[in-house]
Amino acid sequence: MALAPLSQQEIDDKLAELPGWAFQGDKLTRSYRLGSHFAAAALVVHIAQVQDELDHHSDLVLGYHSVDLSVNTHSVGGAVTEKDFGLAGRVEALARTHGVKA
Ligand SMILES: C[C@H](O)[C@H](O)[C@H]1CNC2=NC(N)=NC(=O)C2=N1
Repeated sequence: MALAPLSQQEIDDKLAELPGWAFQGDKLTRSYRLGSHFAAAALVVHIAQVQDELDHHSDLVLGYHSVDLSVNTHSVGGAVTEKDFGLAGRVEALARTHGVKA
């Protein structure tokens, strides 16, 4: 099935299952706090690996002890799709393995 933009209701329903994630502007967003700058950088590298595997790539901003992520789907004009939520679920599971709490 072709990728389609999700409705606001669909986005809200999916966000209810993803604590910490938000819909801001036209993107799904999440901010992570880590125990050190190096730990944050390690999470960025691990996220990049998953994003290449999925062939879907968020913007990633590495800060001091922090990682800020935002994603939408370029191929449907920058709307949020199932692909963005698929990525969000994978990243969230990954963040747990880096010691991030829900
Ligand atoms: C050719 C390649 O599959 C596409 O350019 C992919 C790569 N990563 C992507 N990432 C995001 N966020 N949106 C896309 O539409 C997208 N498209």
